Amino acid sequence: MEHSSGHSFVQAEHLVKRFGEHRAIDDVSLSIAKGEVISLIGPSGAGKSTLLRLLNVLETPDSGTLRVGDAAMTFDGTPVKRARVLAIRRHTGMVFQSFNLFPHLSAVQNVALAQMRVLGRSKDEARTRALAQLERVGLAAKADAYPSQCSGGQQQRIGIARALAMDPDLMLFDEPTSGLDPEVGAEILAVMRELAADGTTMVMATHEMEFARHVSHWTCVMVEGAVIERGAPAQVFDAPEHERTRRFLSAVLGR
Ligand SMILES: Nc1ncnc2c1ncn2[C@@H]1O[C@H](COP(=O)(O)OP(=O)(O)OP(=O)(O)O)[C@@H](O)[C@H]1O
Repeated sequence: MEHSSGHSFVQAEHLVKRFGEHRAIDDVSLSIAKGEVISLIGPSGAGKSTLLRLLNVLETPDSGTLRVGDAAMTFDGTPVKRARVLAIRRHTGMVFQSFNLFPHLSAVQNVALAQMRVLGRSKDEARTRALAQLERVGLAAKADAYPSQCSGGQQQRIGIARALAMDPDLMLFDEPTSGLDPEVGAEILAVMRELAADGTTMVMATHEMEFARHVSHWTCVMVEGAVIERGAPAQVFDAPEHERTRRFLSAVLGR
Protein backbone atom coordinates (compact mmCIF):
# COMPACT_ATOMS: atom_id res chain seq x y z
CA MET A 1 0.00 0.00 0.00
CA GLU A 2 1.40 3.37 -1.01
CA HIS A 3 0.73 6.45 1.03
CA SER A 4 1.89 9.22 -1.22
CA SER A 5 0.67 12.59 -0.10
CA GLY A 6 0.46 15.80 -2.05
CA HIS A 7 1.45 17.55 1.16
CA SER A 8 4.41 15.42 2.06
CA PHE A 9 7.03 17.13 4.18
CA VAL A 10 9.69 14.59 3.27
CA GLN A 11 9.86 13.16 -0.23
CA ALA A 12 12.57 10.64 -1.06
CA GLU A 13 12.59 9.14 -4.55
CA HIS A 14 14.59 6.19 -5.84
CA LEU A 15 17.35 6.38 -3.25
CA VAL A 16 20.26 4.02 -3.85
CA LYS A 17 23.27 3.58 -1.56
CA ARG A 18 26.08 1.13 -2.28
CA PHE A 19 28.91 0.08 -0.01
CA GLY A 20 31.34 -1.42 -2.51
CA GLU A 21 29.30 -3.91 -4.53
CA HIS A 22 26.63 -4.21 -1.85
CA ARG A 23 23.42 -2.23 -2.44
CA ALA A 24 22.55 -1.34 1.15
CA ILE A 25 19.62 0.78 -0.11
CA ASP A 26 18.13 -0.40 -3.35
CA ASP A 27 15.69 2.06 -4.90
CA VAL A 28 13.72 3.27 -1.89
CA SER A 29 11.02 5.92 -2.20
CA LEU A 30 9.28 7.31 0.84
CA SER A 31 6.99 10.21 1.54
CA ILE A 32 6.18 11.53 4.98
CA ALA A 33 3.56 14.13 5.88
CA LYS A 34 3.85 16.50 8.83
CA GLY A 35 2.94 14.82 12.09
CA GLU A 36 3.34 11.28 10.79
CA VAL A 37 5.20 8.65 12.77
CA ILE A 38 6.87 6.01 10.61
CA SER A 39 8.47 2.83 11.92
CA LEU A 40 11.08 0.96 9.92
CA ILE A 41 11.21 -2.71 10.80
CA GLY A 42 12.99 -5.66 9.25
CA PRO A 43 15.84 -8.09 9.80
CA SER A 44 19.30 -7.05 10.90
CA GLY A 45 21.28 -5.64 7.98
CA ALA A 46 18.16 -4.76 5.96
CA GLY A 47 19.22 -1.12 5.67
CA LYS A 48 17.08 0.61 8.30
CA SER A 49 19.91 2.65 9.84
CA THR A 50 21.34 3.45 6.44
CA LEU A 51 17.98 4.77 5.21
CA LEU A 52 17.74 7.06 8.26
CA ARG A 53 21.26 8.31 7.57
CA LEU A 54 20.33 9.08 3.97
CA LEU A 55 17.35 11.15 5.12
CA ASN A 56 19.63 13.68 6.83
CA VAL A 57 22.52 13.09 4.43
CA LEU A 58 24.87 11.69 7.08
CA GLU A 59 25.50 9.23 4.25
CA THR A 60 25.34 10.52 0.69
CA PRO A 61 23.03 8.56 -1.60
CA ASP A 62 24.59 7.40 -4.89
CA SER A 63 21.44 8.34 -6.75
CA GLY A 64 17.92 9.54 -6.18
CA THR A 65 16.34 12.72 -4.94
CA LEU A 66 15.47 13.99 -1.48
CA ARG A 67 13.38 16.89 -0.33
CA VAL A 68 12.92 17.81 3.32
CA GLY A 69 10.68 20.83 3.70
CA ASP A 70 11.94 23.41 1.24
CA ALA A 71 15.43 21.88 0.99
CA ALA A 72 15.89 19.62 -2.03
CA MET A 73 18.83 17.66 -3.41
CA THR A 74 19.48 15.44 -6.41
CA PHE A 75 22.21 12.84 -6.08
CA ASP A 76 24.13 11.68 -9.13
CA GLY A 77 27.57 10.76 -7.83
CA THR A 78 28.98 14.28 -8.13
CA PRO A 79 30.12 15.97 -4.90
CA VAL A 80 27.27 17.33 -2.80
CA LYS A 81 27.05 21.00 -1.94
CA ARG A 82 27.68 21.51 1.75
CA ALA A 83 25.14 24.35 2.00
CA ARG A 84 22.41 22.07 0.63
CA VAL A 85 23.28 19.35 3.12
CA LEU A 86 23.13 21.84 5.98
CA ALA A 87 19.77 23.12 4.73
CA ILE A 88 18.40 19.57 5.04
CA ARG A 89 20.08 18.98 8.40
CA ARG A 90 18.59 22.14 9.83
CA HIS A 91 15.20 20.43 9.52
CA THR A 92 16.23 17.16 11.14
CA GLY A 93 17.22 15.92 14.57
CA MET A 94 18.77 12.51 15.08
CA VAL A 95 18.85 10.23 18.10
CA PHE A 96 21.48 7.51 18.02
CA GLN A 97 21.59 4.05 19.49
CA SER A 98 24.90 4.84 21.21
CA PHE A 99 23.82 8.29 22.60
CA ASN A 100 26.95 10.10 21.23
CA LEU A 101 27.22 12.48 24.20
CA PHE A 102 30.35 14.43 25.11
CA PRO A 103 31.62 12.87 28.37
CA HIS A 104 33.31 16.05 29.61
CA LEU A 105 30.13 18.14 29.30
CA SER A 106 27.16 18.15 31.67
CA ALA A 107 23.67 17.26 30.42
CA VAL A 108 22.69 20.88 29.95
CA GLN A 109 25.99 21.67 28.22
CA ASN A 110 25.54 18.69 25.89
CA VAL A 111 22.08 19.94 24.94
CA ALA A 112 23.24 23.55 24.54
CA LEU A 113 26.36 22.98 22.45
CA ALA A 114 24.91 22.27 19.01
CA GLN A 115 22.42 25.11 19.40
CA MET A 116 25.32 27.55 19.82
CA ARG A 117 27.49 26.00 17.11
CA VAL A 118 24.90 25.26 14.45
CA LEU A 119 22.15 27.78 15.13
CA GLY A 120 24.35 30.54 16.55
CA ARG A 121 22.26 30.89 19.71
CA SER A 122 23.79 32.79 22.62
CA LYS A 123 24.99 30.81 25.62
CA ASP A 124 22.11 32.08 27.77
CA GLU A 125 19.45 31.30 25.20
CA ALA A 126 20.88 27.86 24.46
CA ARG A 127 20.99 27.07 28.18
CA THR A 128 17.40 28.21 28.74
CA ARG A 129 16.17 26.10 25.86
CA ALA A 130 18.31 23.16 26.96
CA LEU A 131 16.76 23.24 30.43
CA ALA A 132 13.27 23.38 28.92
CA GLN A 133 13.93 20.32 26.76
CA LEU A 134 15.55 18.40 29.62
CA GLU A 135 12.41 19.12 31.61
CA ARG A 136 10.28 17.91 28.71
CA VAL A 137 12.00 14.52 28.79
CA GLY A 138 11.78 14.35 32.59
CA LEU A 139 15.44 15.08 33.32
CA ALA A 140 15.45 18.55 34.87
CA ALA A 141 17.04 17.12 38.03
CA LYS A 142 20.03 15.81 36.06
CA ALA A 143 20.84 19.04 34.21
CA ASP A 144 24.25 19.44 35.84
CA ALA A 145 25.16 15.75 35.89
CA TYR A 146 27.77 14.31 33.55
CA PRO A 147 26.90 11.39 31.27
CA SER A 148 28.91 8.99 33.47
CA GLN A 149 26.61 9.92 36.36
CA CYS A 150 23.49 9.06 34.34
CA SER A 151 21.87 5.71 33.54
CA GLY A 152 21.62 4.55 29.94
CA GLY A 153 17.98 5.64 29.79
CA GLN A 154 18.87 9.05 31.19
CA GLN A 155 21.71 9.42 28.67
CA GLN A 156 19.32 8.59 25.86
CA ARG A 157 16.86 11.19 27.16
CA ILE A 158 19.70 13.75 27.07
CA GLY A 159 20.23 12.73 23.43
CA ILE A 160 16.53 13.23 22.70
CA ALA A 161 16.54 16.64 24.45
CA ARG A 162 19.60 17.64 22.41
CA ALA A 163 17.84 16.80 19.16
CA LEU A 164 14.60 18.53 20.22
CA ALA A 165 16.44 21.70 21.24
CA MET A 166 17.31 22.28 17.59
CA ASP A 167 13.59 22.72 16.84
CA PRO A 168 13.65 20.06 14.13
CA ASP A 169 10.69 19.45 11.82
CA LEU A 170 11.69 15.81 11.55
CA MET A 171 13.08 13.51 14.25
CA LEU A 172 15.05 10.42 13.24
CA PHE A 173 15.53 7.67 15.83
CA ASP A 174 18.03 4.91 15.16
CA GLU A 175 17.08 2.04 17.45
CA PRO A 176 17.02 4.32 20.50
CA THR A 177 16.18 1.57 22.97
CA SER A 178 18.30 -1.28 21.72
CA GLY A 179 21.16 -1.02 24.22
CA LEU A 180 18.85 -0.59 27.19
CA ASP A 181 17.19 -2.83 29.76
CA PRO A 182 13.51 -3.45 28.99
CA GLU A 183 12.17 -1.17 31.70
CA VAL A 184 14.55 1.62 30.72
CA GLY A 185 13.58 1.10 27.09
CA ALA A 186 9.96 1.53 28.16
CA GLU A 187 10.91 4.90 29.66
CA ILE A 188 12.26 6.03 26.27
CA LEU A 189 9.22 4.70 24.45
CA ALA A 190 7.01 6.70 26.83
CA VAL A 191 8.90 9.88 25.87
CA MET A 192 8.44 9.00 22.20
CA ARG A 193 4.73 8.39 22.66
CA GLU A 194 4.43 11.88 24.11
CA LEU A 195 6.34 13.38 21.20
CA ALA A 196 4.05 11.56 18.78
CA ALA A 197 1.00 12.87 20.66
CA ASP A 198 2.45 16.39 20.33
CA GLY A 199 2.46 15.99 16.54
CA THR A 200 6.21 15.48 16.09
CA THR A 201 7.11 14.03 12.68
CA MET A 202 9.26 10.97 13.38
CA VAL A 203 10.95 8.08 11.64
CA MET A 204 12.23 5.30 13.84
CA ALA A 205 14.27 2.27 12.96
CA THR A 206 13.27 -0.25 15.57
CA HIS A 207 13.24 -3.79 16.81
CA GLU A 208 10.42 -2.75 19.17
CA MET A 209 7.40 -4.28 17.53
CA GLU A 210 5.10 -2.89 20.22
CA PHE A 211 6.15 0.63 19.37
CA ALA A 212 5.77 0.02 15.66
CA ARG A 213 2.36 -1.42 16.23
CA HIS A 214 0.93 1.03 18.75
CA VAL A 215 2.64 4.35 18.15
CA SER A 216 3.52 4.59 14.47
CA HIS A 217 0.98 5.57 11.85
CA TRP A 218 2.78 3.69 9.12
CA THR A 219 5.09 0.72 9.23
CA CYS A 220 7.64 0.08 6.49
CA VAL A 221 9.13 -3.40 6.24
CA MET A 222 12.68 -3.42 4.89
CA VAL A 223 14.41 -6.48 3.50
CA GLU A 224 17.74 -6.42 1.66
CA GLY A 225 17.75 -2.69 1.11
CA ALA A 226 14.19 -2.43 -0.19
CA VAL A 227 10.90 -1.43 1.39
CA ILE A 228 8.90 -4.52 0.51
CA GLU A 229 5.73 -3.50 2.28
CA ARG A 230 4.25 -0.46 3.91
CA GLY A 231 0.93 0.10 5.51
CA ALA A 232 -0.96 0.85 8.67
CA PRO A 233 0.51 -1.23 11.51
CA ALA A 234 -2.68 -3.23 11.97
CA GLN A 235 -2.49 -4.30 8.36
CA VAL A 236 1.23 -5.07 8.33
CA PHE A 237 1.11 -7.01 11.60
CA ASP A 238 -2.21 -8.79 11.21
CA ALA A 239 -2.52 -9.24 7.46
CA PRO A 240 0.92 -8.86 5.87
CA GLU A 241 0.96 -8.94 2.10
CA HIS A 242 4.37 -10.52 1.68
CA GLU A 243 5.52 -13.96 2.62
CA ARG A 244 8.87 -12.40 3.62
CA THR A 245 7.07 -10.07 6.07
CA ARG A 246 5.20 -13.04 7.53
CA ARG A 247 8.47 -14.92 8.04
CA PHE A 248 10.12 -11.93 9.69
CA LEU A 249 7.18 -11.31 12.03
CA SER A 250 6.85 -14.93 13.00
CA ALA A 251 10.57 -15.00 13.83
CA VAL A 252 10.49 -11.87 16.00
CA LEU A 253 7.06 -12.37 17.54
CA GLY A 254 7.42 -16.12 17.92
CA ARG A 255 4.11 -16.91 16.35
N1 LIG B 1 29.57 2.39 6.47
C1 LIG B 1 29.33 1.17 5.95
N2 LIG B 1 30.26 0.55 5.21
C2 LIG B 1 30.02 -0.66 4.65
N3 LIG B 1 28.88 -1.33 4.78
C3 LIG B 1 27.92 -0.76 5.50
C4 LIG B 1 28.08 0.51 6.13
N4 LIG B 1 26.94 0.82 6.79
C5 LIG B 1 26.09 -0.21 6.59
N5 LIG B 1 26.66 -1.16 5.82
C6 LIG B 1 26.02 -2.41 5.37
O1 LIG B 1 24.77 -2.06 4.79
C7 LIG B 1 23.77 -3.01 5.17
C8 LIG B 1 22.65 -2.33 5.89
O2 LIG B 1 23.10 -1.95 7.19
P1 LIG B 1 22.17 -1.17 8.23
O3 LIG B 1 22.98 -0.90 9.43
O4 LIG B 1 21.53 -0.02 7.56
O5 LIG B 1 21.05 -2.27 8.54
P2 LIG B 1 19.95 -2.28 9.70
O6 LIG B 1 18.70 -2.75 9.07
O7 LIG B 1 19.92 -0.97 10.38
O8 LIG B 1 20.51 -3.41 10.66
P3 LIG B 1 20.41 -3.53 12.27
O9 LIG B 1 18.97 -3.80 12.56
O10 LIG B 1 21.29 -4.69 12.58
O11 LIG B 1 20.90 -2.25 12.84
C9 LIG B 1 24.48 -4.08 5.99
O12 LIG B 1 24.83 -5.13 5.13
C10 LIG B 1 25.70 -3.36 6.49
O13 LIG B 1 26.76 -4.25 6.72
